[in-house]
Amino acid sequence: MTKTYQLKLGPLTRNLPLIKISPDVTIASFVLLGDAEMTHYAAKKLSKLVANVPFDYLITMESKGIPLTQALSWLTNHDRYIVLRKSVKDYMQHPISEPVNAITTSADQELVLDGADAELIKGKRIVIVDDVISTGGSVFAAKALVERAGGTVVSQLAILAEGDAAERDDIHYLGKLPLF
Ligand SMILES: Nc1ncnc2[nH]cnc12
Repeated sequence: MTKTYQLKLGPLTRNLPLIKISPDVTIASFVLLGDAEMTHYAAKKLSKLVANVPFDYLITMESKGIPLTQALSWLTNHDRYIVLRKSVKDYMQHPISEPVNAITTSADQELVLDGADAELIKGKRIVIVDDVISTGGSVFAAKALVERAGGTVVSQLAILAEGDAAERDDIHYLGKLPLF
């Protein structure tokens, strides 16, 4: 049987499978996609963390952050949010991209901001949202894209901070996740 790590977040408990992702790193795999209860709970909690932070747009990265950001955007009365993609799409106009190092992806990755979204971001206050912040590679790339587009990052939010990310004082999160 797969070993698990028990995550408790407020009233919710999840048994996360332990997955070896490299010879010396095993993660407790937290897959938010499909978990409507956790998504809704976390969005409510995160909305309280930004209650006193004026911002214009939430931004997230494909794909696990999307339902969370949809819920959080709606709860905070923001009709539109921005999704960074993992590849350039044919419909994008003047996309800009940044390389990413993510703990769960061995191949080189990038994050892409559509030029149309870059226009929206210009001069605006942006909150970055992710499900798990681990090495911080995705958030770092997202911040770089926001700044290249002329926006300002006013807060960085996640449900979980994994490993050393829990020591960071520039992110807000609801719970910690160990590495094994
Ligand atoms: N423990 C984890 N579960 C799911 N996605 C992750 N991304 C980084 N760490 C993760």
